[in-house]
Amino acid sequence: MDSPSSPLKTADYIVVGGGTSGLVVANRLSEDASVSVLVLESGPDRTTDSRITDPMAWPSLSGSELDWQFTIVSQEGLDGRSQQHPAGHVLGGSSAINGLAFVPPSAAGLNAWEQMGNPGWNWETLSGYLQRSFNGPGPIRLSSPALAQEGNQPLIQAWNAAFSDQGYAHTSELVVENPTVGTRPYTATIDPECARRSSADVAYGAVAAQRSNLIILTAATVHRIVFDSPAVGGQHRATGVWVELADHPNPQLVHANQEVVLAAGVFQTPKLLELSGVGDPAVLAAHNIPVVIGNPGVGANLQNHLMAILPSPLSQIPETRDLNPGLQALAFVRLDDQEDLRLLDQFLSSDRSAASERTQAIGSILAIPNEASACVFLGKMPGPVALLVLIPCYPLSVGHTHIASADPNAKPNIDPQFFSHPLDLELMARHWQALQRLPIAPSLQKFFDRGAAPTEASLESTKAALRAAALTTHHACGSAAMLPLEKGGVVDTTLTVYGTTNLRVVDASIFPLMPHANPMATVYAVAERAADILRGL
Ligand SMILES: Cc1cc2nc3c(=O)[nH]c(=O)nc-3n(C[C@H](O)[C@H](O)[C@H](O)COP(=O)(O)OP(=O)(O)OC[C@H]3O[C@@H](n4cnc5c(N)ncnc54)[C@H](O)[C@@H]3O)c2cc1C
Repeated sequence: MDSPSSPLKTADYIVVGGGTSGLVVANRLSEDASVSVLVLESGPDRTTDSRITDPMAWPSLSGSELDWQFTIVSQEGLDGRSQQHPAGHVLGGSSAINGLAFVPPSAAGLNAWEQMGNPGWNWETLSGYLQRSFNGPGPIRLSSPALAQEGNQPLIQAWNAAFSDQGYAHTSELVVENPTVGTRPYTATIDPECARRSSADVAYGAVAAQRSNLIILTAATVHRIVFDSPAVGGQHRATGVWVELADHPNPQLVHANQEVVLAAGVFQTPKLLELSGVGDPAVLAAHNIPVVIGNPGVGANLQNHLMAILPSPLSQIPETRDLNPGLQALAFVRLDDQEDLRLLDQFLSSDRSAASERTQAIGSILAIPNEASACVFLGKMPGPVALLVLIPCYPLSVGHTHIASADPNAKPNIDPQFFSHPLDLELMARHWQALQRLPIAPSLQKFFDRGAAPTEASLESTKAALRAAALTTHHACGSAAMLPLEKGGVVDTTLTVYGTTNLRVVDASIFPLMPHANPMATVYAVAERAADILRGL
């Protein structure tokens, strides 16, 4: 999977980005032996690198040479803090460097995609595609590593009991339609047979690379998309891409006979569109890029989760002696006494009809009593410390990512505008207060060293603490959203970029609304469906 000495000139399908979604689509397209598929991946092939294959080594990959090392601009809502946002710069993309948590989306969360103006994009369709991606029908291998270790059982059972005492059921099912709230096992992209990471490169990429009709070029960085000129009937046709190859001094033009498929990730798919003249005319003008298709939706609609982490010292008791480091369990929760509903009324009722599709969709999801408003993870550190991690499910704040320069090698300006919607902080602060009480729940209290437990702060101090300490997750999505054009969409329901006949987007950029937790499972489901759409199935 390396750069050949003479560059390719043409392929039926050019897939830009050999990451999570790109390799799914390339694999499925190349099942048809009559078409040729070329994957252009900017990063190297490190499929056997132990930092990638060892599930516990993933934190060492952020900030490494296999990370694009993006930076989020200073966030007013986070006391002016800026933060790092990693993304995989390697074959397999972010699936090769991520935290491995595999959390299916919720039914209501996906049904909202349809309600927002995307007929046929709902739980019924996408849950089938999700099931197609793993454990048998699909090549991704999943396991529940914490459950496999006897020493973890006492804490996991106590965790489930603590939430059961609050009325939350436990399910051992992975793909659950209803209810979303409750506890479930922690599931990871770890092959149970070899205990190695199961990412898009080893699962989808390696199989596809055996086929003679597919070529994966690494160290191949696409600079921009080329369109037919003039447009026919107002529709542009993507005819190829300019790509920089490691062993060639000048960018090469590769011709696409059928389609150009963008899978460069949530920051670089909009970047490539903008560099190619597809985007907000004001953004393009600032960098002297001629407008091919004016669309202010490109790079807008950027969504991401925030998280807050509570380190909790563990008691030195027999039940904590054999705990293994790593994530142990998770729970989807709401606030006590219908507080979620009261806050929704307070913060959304006045402007509900005038609110964006996304705000209305989130309001409708959170109004369902069985839908979670936050996800809580339990993790164990190498020492006698557990981590309680809080991630509110559906942030209302929305930001943007745009090019900072016309230089294809420059990083984009990423601004998620965290806490710009006041409801986000209100909900998160109350969930954070509830999380701080978790270690003293009757079934859990013997596991935690209560001497070190923080005393509960007022709501206002809790908000201030979150502004000072909340962290970005790496769940960004939505920057080339599938929505009607007049509602800020960049692609239609066939994932075709508006104003083009054959330029598609298949990565996390197309999510109109972010999933309730970690997005990788949804990325696989969408990419599986994208491949069928491209194949006309
Ligand atoms: C550190 C980290 C931890 C995470 N943890 C989790 C987790 O535990 N669970 C979960 O569900 N999600 C997690 N995520 C998020 C999840 O991994 C991503 O949402 C998902 O993998 C994105 O898939 P994608 O196809 O959209 O993009 P990617 O997988 O990032 O693929 C984009 C690919 O395009 C390539 N590329 C970019 N620009 C170009 C160009 N110009 N030319 C050629 N190639 C290009 C990139 O190198 C990359 O390989 C995490 C992400 C990170 C970064």
